Amino acid sequence: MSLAVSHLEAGYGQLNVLHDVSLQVADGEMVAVVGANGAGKTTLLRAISGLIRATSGSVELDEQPITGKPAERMAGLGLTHVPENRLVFPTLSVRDNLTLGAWSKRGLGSFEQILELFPRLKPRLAQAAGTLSGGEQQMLAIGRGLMSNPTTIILDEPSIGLAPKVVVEIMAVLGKLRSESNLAVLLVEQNVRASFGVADRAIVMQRGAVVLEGSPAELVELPEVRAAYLGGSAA
Ligand SMILES: Nc1ncnc2c1ncn2[C@@H]1O[C@H](COP(=O)(O)OP(=O)(O)OP(=O)(O)O)[C@@H](O)[C@H]1O
Repeated sequence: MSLAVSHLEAGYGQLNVLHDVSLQVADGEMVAVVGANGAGKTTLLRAISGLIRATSGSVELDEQPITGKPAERMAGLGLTHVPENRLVFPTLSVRDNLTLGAWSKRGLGSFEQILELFPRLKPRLAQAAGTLSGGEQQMLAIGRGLMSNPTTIILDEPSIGLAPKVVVEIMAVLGKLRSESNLAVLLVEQNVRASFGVADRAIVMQRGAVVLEGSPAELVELPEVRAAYLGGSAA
């Protein structure tokens, strides 16, 4: 089991956001997490990657406890967190952004692999990252995270604000990483059609807790999932 979250509780100051959250992601598996605004999806990813402290419960990565370890150690342990806001260094070139992703001791210079996954970045290696399109910046943010050669990647809404065609492209790459590179992928994604189309399993969060879990095909049949995420229509 690449990622195992057990009975996790976390929040901000006196505010407890996550309530007894447990989930697992196996090697070569993609799990999608959906939920209304404020359900605690971002908080879950932050607690997994050590950006905020868990107040209770545990996180294991490749059978090793990582709870309470600082965020800056996670890449070295095999966990990559691609946060919501596409944090690229805007004035640095695409090449330098990618190189920076390989700083950890796990970084094995998988430059060629990244360019193969995201061929759009190839002709833009010398371009300043801040001048890339939104989709290209998201590809770069993911590519940079992959440079540390992770076993597990957690992503926060990579599709936000992107054209449908680019979303499809990014989802396809995540699916490929899961199947061909055996990565564990935990994908927080409001775009249910896109994420359910590629995920192996899905989790619905509500008010900081996991309320539903199943295959995407099972979940889209549930009236509450349809009503909340699919505009009441079939997927
Ligand atoms: N830095 C913070 N300080 C205090 N409260 C916060 C902070 N970040 C988030 N929260 C609160 O934690 C709760 C969960 O927020 P979170 O961002 O995890 O939800 P989310 O499911 O990711 O929502 P969205 O889909 O809107 O991004 C919300 O009530 C939010 O107001």
